[in-house]
Amino acid sequence: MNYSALSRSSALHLPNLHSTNPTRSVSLSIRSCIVTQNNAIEGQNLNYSVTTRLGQLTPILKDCSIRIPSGQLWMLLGPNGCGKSTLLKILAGLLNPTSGTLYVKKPKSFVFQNPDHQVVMPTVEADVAFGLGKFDLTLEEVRSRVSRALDAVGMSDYMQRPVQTLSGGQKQRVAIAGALAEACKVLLLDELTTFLDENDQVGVIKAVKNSVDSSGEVTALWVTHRMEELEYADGAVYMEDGRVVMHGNAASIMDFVKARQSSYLNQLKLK
Ligand SMILES: Nc1ncnc2c1ncn2[C@@H]1O[C@H](COP(=O)(O)OP(=O)(O)OP(=O)(O)O)[C@@H](O)[C@H]1O
Repeated sequence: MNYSALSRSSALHLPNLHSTNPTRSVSLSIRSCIVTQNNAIEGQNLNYSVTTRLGQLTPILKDCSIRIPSGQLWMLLGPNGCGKSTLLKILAGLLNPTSGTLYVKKPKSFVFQNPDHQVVMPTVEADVAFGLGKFDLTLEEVRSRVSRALDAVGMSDYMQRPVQTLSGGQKQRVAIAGALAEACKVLLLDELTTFLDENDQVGVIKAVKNSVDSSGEVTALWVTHRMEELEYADGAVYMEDGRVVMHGNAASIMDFVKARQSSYLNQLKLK
């Protein structure tokens, strides 16, 4: 099952102007942005701040701009605490930016890090079909959507398996299949491989890549710490200290991060 359950029309998304986040004290200044049609995600100058218990306004995201072309798999990388998850939650509509402009194609789905939070129904088939209840579909249509979605993530042979017998990565793939069955256009994936062993990691990333490539309509943004996952990406965004530092093809981001790491190591040697 996918938990995103975000709204489903494919229109311009404007964040809710009436924030429910009690930590925010800054008035919102959100305007619609001019959307380039071939981008599934387009955010400009996104800022997000929180107010600490001592009443101090703390910026978490600083003027982040991001553009993800439709039908591609992009990765969002950066050191711990740089703001990746916060940016992803803003794109998902789970948090409202303090200011900036944002468009994300819909339907969009957010898949969480912990595989045990992803699946709730007794069998794989029931779990993938779970979200389809809100559509007016015949049984045949439900079966066909479930079967295509499980095929895309390489889980067709597991249709009748009890979910508690699946590995963490298999549960993640079932969650992604749930999103695909609902005709999700944007997958927002938050460090899915953190709790997985190497085999499971590769299974999940390949499933996402295949879902993106085989449909031509699905776009995925994958938050990760793992540089080796960049080889599957069409492009990547690198963040540091709440800012988007670099935005481009996977190879150039890889070179940039390696250069950053070696300069950091050299600094340590000099100390
Ligand atoms: N509600 C909040 N109140 C205070 N600080 C917050 C809040 N939300 C996020 N932060 C801080 O903002 C920074 C960015 O957090 P975020 O989880 O987005 O980073 P991240 O890059 O995803 O980190 P990681 O890779 O470790 O998961 C961190 O320093 C975090 O402690």
